[in-house]
Amino acid sequence: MSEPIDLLLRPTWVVPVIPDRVALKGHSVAIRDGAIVAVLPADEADRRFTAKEIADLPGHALIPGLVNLHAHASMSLMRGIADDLPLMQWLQEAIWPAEGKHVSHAFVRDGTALAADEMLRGGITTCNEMYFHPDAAAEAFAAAGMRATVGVAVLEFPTPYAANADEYFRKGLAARDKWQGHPLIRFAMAPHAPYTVSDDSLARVASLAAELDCPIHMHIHETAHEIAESLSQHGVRPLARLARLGLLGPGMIAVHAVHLDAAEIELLASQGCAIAHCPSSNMKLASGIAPVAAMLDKGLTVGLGTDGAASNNRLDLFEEMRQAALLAKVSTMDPTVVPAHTALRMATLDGAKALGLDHLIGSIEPGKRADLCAVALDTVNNTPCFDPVSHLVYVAGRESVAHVWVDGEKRVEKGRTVLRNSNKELIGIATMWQTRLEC
Ligand SMILES: CSC[C@H]1O[C@@H](n2cnc3c(O)ncnc32)[C@H](O)[C@@H]1O
Ligand SMILES: [Zn+2]
Repeated sequence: MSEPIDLLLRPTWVVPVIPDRVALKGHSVAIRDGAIVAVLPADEADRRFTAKEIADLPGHALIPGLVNLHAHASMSLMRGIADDLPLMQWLQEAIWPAEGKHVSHAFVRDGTALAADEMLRGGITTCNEMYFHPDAAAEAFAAAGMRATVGVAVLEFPTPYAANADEYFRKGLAARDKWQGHPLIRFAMAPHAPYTVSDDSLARVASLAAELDCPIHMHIHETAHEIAESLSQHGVRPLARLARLGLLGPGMIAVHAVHLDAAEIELLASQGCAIAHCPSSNMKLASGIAPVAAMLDKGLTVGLGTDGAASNNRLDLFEEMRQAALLAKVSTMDPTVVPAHTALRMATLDGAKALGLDHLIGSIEPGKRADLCAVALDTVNNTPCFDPVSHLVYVAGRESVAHVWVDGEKRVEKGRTVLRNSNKELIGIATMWQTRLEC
């Protein structure tokens, strides 16, 4: 008797990520109720299962959906407003004034919808998000059918969203309560950075994260200026201050972590922290180069993030995989560091681990949710293909993403998102916001 399933995917290669360094040729993936039931040779699958739907994917590599470990999705509405500046000038002279004028629930909902569309089309199925109006971001991610961990943003300074830290906590936690139990949406604590959050608020973040059992998502050691300022204001480097306040631990996702000495890498590793490496943002803002090879050497979990579209300016994890691999090599003068399979693992399983979601996503294994991405490698540029993982990282861009599923539901078909009404509608919304920002 054959077993009923919802969907059988028959790609040329399955790149499961677990086991590591494997590309299974001529295998199928069976999916029922949004979960992966089996990964097995295609002929066995044909005998064992009766599928409601079969997708033949010749020339495609099936990979886990990509995990964007650091984003500010709705900043897509500010893409290109301030290029070619260092971080603090970019924030203080361009971004914070624009946010102070324009950011609202509608801005975040529309901007996140725009970003979710770009991310899904690029194979990203999960986003670790940090921005104002987390309720609006959750609304847009859920409507797009995308998985997200949305941050309870905490800053000390007033914005149109919140007047003070208390109000950031109150509004963020209310959003978390509202979305509890949603299959795709989770919450994290998201204190912005050591230089914008007080000791009292940071201690409150640590205790809430422990109580709610959620990650802490924070920009840490992004620039040399941040370290110098902390030394002059607090007498210690930011990480030492965070350690003293109880923020370091397995739930900590340290974004950027560009300026670390050897002892700090050891400290982060010994505390089980994870890193969100954002190579394009670090290069564009000239923040520096994160010591990724040394981090991996010490066993740190390092995922990949795009950061926002106002500093990257793309939400493209294929680009970040390639940049992460190249930057690690040139900064160490060692071409063996961050090989292609490591870059792919960083963009999938390691991001999932950092979010505490690796029991659900990050690899193609029975029991995990079916967050999957089919990449067409049957193009001229990708032929011949001796190793699909090499092409995924070094050749194929996000334009090669053909189909994407989240929780077993098709979200992208032949390169187009299926839930969005039309590109025209999204372009209309983005153009309306451009007119407002130009005023
Ligand atoms: C708490 S809402 C997020 C806040 O962060 C700002 N932001 C965007 N990118 C960066 C970055 O690379 N470093 C520091 N801060 C960043 C964003 O504009 C919001 O104000
Ligand atoms: Zn950021």
